[in-house]
Amino acid sequence: SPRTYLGKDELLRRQIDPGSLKSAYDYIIVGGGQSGLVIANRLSEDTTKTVLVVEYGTFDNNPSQVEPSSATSYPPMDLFNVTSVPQPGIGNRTGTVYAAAVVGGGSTINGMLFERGSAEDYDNWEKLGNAGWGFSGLLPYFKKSTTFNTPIDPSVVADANITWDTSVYGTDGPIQATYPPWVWPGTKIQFKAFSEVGVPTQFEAAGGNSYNAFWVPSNVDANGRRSYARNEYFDPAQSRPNLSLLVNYRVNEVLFSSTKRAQSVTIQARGTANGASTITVNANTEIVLCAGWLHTPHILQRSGVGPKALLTAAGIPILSDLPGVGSNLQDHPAAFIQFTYKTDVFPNPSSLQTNATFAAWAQQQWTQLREGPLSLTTGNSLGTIPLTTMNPTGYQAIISKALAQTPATYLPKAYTAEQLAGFVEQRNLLTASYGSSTNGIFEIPFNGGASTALCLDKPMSRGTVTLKTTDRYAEPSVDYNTNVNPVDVDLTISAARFYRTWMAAPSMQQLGPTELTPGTTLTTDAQLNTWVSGSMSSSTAHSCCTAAMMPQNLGGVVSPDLLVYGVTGLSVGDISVIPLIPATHTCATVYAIAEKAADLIKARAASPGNPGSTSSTTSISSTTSSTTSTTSSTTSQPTTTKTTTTTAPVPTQTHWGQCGGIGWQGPTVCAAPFTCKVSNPYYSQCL
Ligand SMILES: Cc1cc2nc3c(=O)[nH]c(=O)nc-3n(C[C@H](O)[C@H](O)[C@H](O)COP(=O)(O)OP(=O)(O)OC[C@H]3O[C@@H](n4cnc5c(N)ncnc54)[C@H](O)[C@@H]3O)c2cc1C
Repeated sequence: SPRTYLGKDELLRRQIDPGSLKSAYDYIIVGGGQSGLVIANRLSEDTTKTVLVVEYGTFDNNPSQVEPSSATSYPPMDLFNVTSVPQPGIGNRTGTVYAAAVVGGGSTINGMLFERGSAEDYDNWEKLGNAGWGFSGLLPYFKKSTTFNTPIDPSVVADANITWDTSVYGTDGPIQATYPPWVWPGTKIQFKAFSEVGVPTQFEAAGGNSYNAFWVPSNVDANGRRSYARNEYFDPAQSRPNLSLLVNYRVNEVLFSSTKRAQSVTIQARGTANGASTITVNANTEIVLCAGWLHTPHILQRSGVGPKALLTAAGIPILSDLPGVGSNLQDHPAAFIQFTYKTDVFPNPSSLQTNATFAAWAQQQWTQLREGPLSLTTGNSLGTIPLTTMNPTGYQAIISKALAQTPATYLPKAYTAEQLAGFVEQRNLLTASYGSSTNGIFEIPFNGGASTALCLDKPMSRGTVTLKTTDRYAEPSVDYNTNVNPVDVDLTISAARFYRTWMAAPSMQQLGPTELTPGTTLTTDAQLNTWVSGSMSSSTAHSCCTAAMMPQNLGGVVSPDLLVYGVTGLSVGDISVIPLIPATHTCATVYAIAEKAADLIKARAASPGNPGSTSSTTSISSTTSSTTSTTSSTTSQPTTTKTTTTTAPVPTQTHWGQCGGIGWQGPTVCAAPFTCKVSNPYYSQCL
């Protein structure tokens, strides 16, 4: 296994001293985040090529950062400190902006929910003029980046009926994915309830079927530790003499030759006065921007590649008038819906807080065996529900409403005719997805709990990232425009009503679900509209699409070969290039994009006379969607009900069921020398 977890001293030795920077490298990668480290690894496989990565953040060497519990704690030191502008669509509230500032980027701090979008989502990218970027074009890169490992606890797998198809995963990809050895019992009831309201369970979602209900692995290794870009892509490559990583430095601008070829970057130490004391480093072959959705467009704008009016106002000479730079911002805004269970099963996610004995047992399981509830990251089960299922009688009206809108009404005022045309193409694809039974519109993450965030997977609203004209080095202005398009509100109301339907499913009644918010008295569209406005947040940390891969005459920024329009020698390899946000958590998709980007960069360098060539012209072409089969599976319900325990010896092994009986984990039989002792009517222990 290439996996390594290096000590602090070792890490410090590996960041190069700015004084030892060479004057030129073949490739300069801007941003040593998730995508940047993938591309750095692949490009430096060729020992004749020199690669420099410049990263604003530094190493997070806190041991807890690779533990599953880090999935829900995002250390402020690993994030940029940015807040959105007030959002009129959600009561003028501002929103947290999630942009990583650490070696490994988002992969170092994210929730480790390792999911892919549906085939239709990626096929839509291809339909937007990007040949080779449909699901069949990306699947080899999903596989190349990932290895699926058989879960370590077969009893959990069997009891919860977790299913997977190894053929859609790679066998020697760097990122390790598996199912942790724990499922909260209530999760099985929730899967069953989904099936009762028309949402079957997929056998495997990662092959293009990530709609309806399904299991999602975590990106963890066999020991339950975070598997991410730094330890899987950078650490194994760090000793290559041709690969250099400079941390705690910010790239300010890309500088161009008189023929508009990207030649060098200016960098400066983090924490020094903006724009002062810069160092210039040259690139012989190509500069690859991987600074993420927030800073890739910001760097482009600072470098003279962006909307003409904005650059003129900031006094920046225009190299390429690309209005799409910083536009097309999309995320998955989320509304928090709250229920409680009157007769919850035990244990449930709250038990860790409400039952000290259970919490102690969970801690002991994790510390001694790396098993139990603390092996969970953010969770492993999702409902990603088609609109046709959520709102079978109303979805057509929502589609008609979207198609009848004058596009400019709800888009940022600066949109040009090209951008409007590009949005219309996106809207055609989005509304087709709204009417599709094989594509999700709303995500309902579930994990045995009663409350959740309803995440809008296919928003119509579009936001912006804009350089501050008075201080180009200040953090850019972020405007998500959340829910500015009323279609997004209609979709959220559909999701809230569907959640109520799910909670009313027959199987769910054993839990006694009771609605807290929006509250049963809020039923009309107007009432629920008010709830949406007060409850929704702008981001689930999936921001993207701000340097979109689309034809230039549709407002695009990069071509399908990821080269920036209007200049040469400059490409983008991160999440910014996505044209339409897929209905998925974005980490696995970013690995696939970066792996593909590396192949494209290598191929053009190997093509004589064509290093970092001018981006090719693209046009819209329709493609055939790949189809994948759907397999349903049903789950049985656990028979436990809520109980509390006050005293219990530290268990060696716990079964959710009485001695000799059939419980949640199967027959309760203890391995010698232990014997089965009943601690309470619902679970037993081998002591
Ligand atoms: C808190 C959080 C939770 C998430 N949870 C999940 C999840 O559970 N599942 C999932 O699938 N996805 C999740 N995501 C999303 C996923 O991690 C991101 O989409 C992905 O990591 C983005 O990769 P990237 O390479 O585009 O950008 P990043 O990984 O953000 O990399 C950009 C890098 O560029 C650096 N940089 C920026 N500006 C400059 C500059 N001027 N000079 C030099 N360096 C610069 C930054 O420091 C950063 O390291 C989460 C993201 C976050 C932030």
